[in-house]
Amino acid sequence: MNSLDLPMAPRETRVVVAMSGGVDSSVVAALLKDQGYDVTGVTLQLYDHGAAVHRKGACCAGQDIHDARRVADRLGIPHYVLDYEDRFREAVIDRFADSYLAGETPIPCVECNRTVKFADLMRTAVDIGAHVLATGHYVSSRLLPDGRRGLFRAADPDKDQTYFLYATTQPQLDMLRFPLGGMTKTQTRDLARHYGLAVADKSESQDICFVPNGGYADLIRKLRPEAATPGDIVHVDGRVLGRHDGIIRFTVGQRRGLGLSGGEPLYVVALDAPRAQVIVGPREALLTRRVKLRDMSWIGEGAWRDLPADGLEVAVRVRSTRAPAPAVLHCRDGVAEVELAVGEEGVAPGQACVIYDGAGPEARVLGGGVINRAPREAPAPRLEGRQDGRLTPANGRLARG
Ligand SMILES: Nc1ncnc2c1ncn2[C@@H]1O[C@H](COP(=O)(O)OP(=O)(O)OP(=O)(O)O)[C@@H](O)[C@H]1O
Repeated sequence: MNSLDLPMAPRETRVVVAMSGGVDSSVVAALLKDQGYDVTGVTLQLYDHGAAVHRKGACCAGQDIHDARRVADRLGIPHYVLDYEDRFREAVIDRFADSYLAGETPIPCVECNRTVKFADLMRTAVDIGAHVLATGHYVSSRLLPDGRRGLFRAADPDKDQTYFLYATTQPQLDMLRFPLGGMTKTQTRDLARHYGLAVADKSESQDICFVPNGGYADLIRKLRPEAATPGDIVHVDGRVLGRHDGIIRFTVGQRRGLGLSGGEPLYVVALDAPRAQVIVGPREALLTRRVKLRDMSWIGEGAWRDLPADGLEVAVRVRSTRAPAPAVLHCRDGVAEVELAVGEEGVAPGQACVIYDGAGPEARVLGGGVINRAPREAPAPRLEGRQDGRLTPANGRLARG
């Protein structure tokens, strides 16, 4: 077996490296080339790079393509740039806008990994005869006793990106490799210097790549003018407390900027898109114990629909910034539902609930789904007909991965 768990010599193993122009994927290309693999770099142009050049933190844009090309030149490997702008707009940006408009908090990086990177790019890799598609994600994949590959948290818990990769399918996992899963970022940068890569000190991308400086509300208003529909700010007890100029400006857990004066401290606890209402309430109203999931992915043993009647003990993350927490996963009437051992605040529809086999540092990903509905524990809403309990993240920041 070679270091990529394949039964042939490295030079006979064709590897496509997904090169973003950042330090991580550049090091992957350098490492694999150094180990003797037949490496080809592919960079996807994902959106209008003219608009994004010079924007700090933007990936997949003009400067990054240039950086990827320079790294490939330095390593002496073939490098292709593929125009995936239309595909990215339709599969990632449009879905992001629609989901936001529906009062959800989507994670475009999950969609991008699932569709563009691991479906489309993988097809391209197969077309050019690759055995492996390697990326710079900080996750680990290892062979399981039954011969399948499993997806595990990265050795560096601060860098771990499993939250964004839970929707990877088993066939994709079988072809993917993540050579940085066992490394820290410092080690990666050291390797970049060792290989003389110009990107060794390139800064980390922080924002979602197509959302300049976190200004997602402006982007969504541009894409969907109806996003500026004004509406009421309503207390969970039914009182109308004020007006707002569009629900996309609000996130669950938000306390500031509500424009409400005096009285008890109030938080945004839900967004009711059909009624254009921002629902506010006391902090206790943010608490959630049960989470229903849709669009389930499963790479654990068996099928999630065949879970035992009393459920499966797992650990879950309902936000990228939280550590896995104990929970029980049930399948009830064909719907996956997670019961958290300890209630969490600000569970947001549209975010992912990622399911692990334990809460340990190198836990294995079993699957996950999109958070569909988060009934709030207390106090019971007295708002007529509002049952959906839509929640968005407390910190108002969008996760990227
Ligand atoms: N535009 C792209 N073209 C090809 N591959 C990409 C592109 N964007 C991201 N990737 C792949 O997905 C991985 C994770 O992407 P992410 O956006 O999280 O980048 P990152 O963690 O900043 O890594 P890097 O330092 O390589 O940019 C990258 O390491 C790379 O392998």
